[in-house]
Amino acid sequence: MRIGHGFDVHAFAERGQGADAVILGGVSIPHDRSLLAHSDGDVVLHALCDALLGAIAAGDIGKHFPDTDAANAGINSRELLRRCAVLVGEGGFALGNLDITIVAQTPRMAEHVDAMRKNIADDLSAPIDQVSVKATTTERLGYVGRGEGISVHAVVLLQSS
Ligand SMILES: Nc1ccn([C@@H]2O[C@H](COP(=O)(O)O)[C@@H](O)[C@H]2O)c(=O)n1
Ligand SMILES: C[C@@]1(CO)OP(=O)(O)OP(=O)(O)OC[C@H]1O
Repeated sequence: MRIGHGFDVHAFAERGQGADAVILGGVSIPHDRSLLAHSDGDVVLHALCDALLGAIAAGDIGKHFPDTDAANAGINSRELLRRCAVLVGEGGFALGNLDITIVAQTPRMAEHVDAMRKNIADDLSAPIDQVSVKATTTERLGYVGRGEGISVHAVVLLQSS
């Protein structure tokens, strides 16, 4: 059995710059600001990738998918997640369960978490009841509370396949 933890933060672009949505867990959520990133900015999937890579002691997302590589520019982070899933499988492991906490003052996530869970379960070829996604604000405290960005925590448990 292996445990992994991931944490990632992305800052919001200025209003009027970039797209009018954030992409989280592979779901496009309308918002007045998008997230700044080299990829599609899916901070949920980035934290999850880091947790999966951490669980197999394979480094982190920047090691596997550098932001200096033009091939990763604007990349759909679900593709990165699927590549991490391959590495987990090659390491002899399968998902036990995972739990993600999105820390965001806005936008509201509750209506979107089941769609995120389905995307993640599909990409990991796992049952959806092994995939948990939840959200919290910081009660307007700190950089998240000021609406400067979104942070995400992810933990995974892997079992031998
Ligand atoms: N971006 C967010 C943040 C929170 N939620 C939901 O609201 C509940 C209450 O949040 P608190 O920060 O006041 O604890 C939380 O449990 C989530 O269900 C959300 O949907 N989107
Ligand atoms: C995903 C990558 C690669 O496109 O870029 P970003 O979207 O900037 O995201 P980050 O969380 O900084 O992690 C790793 C990067 O290498």
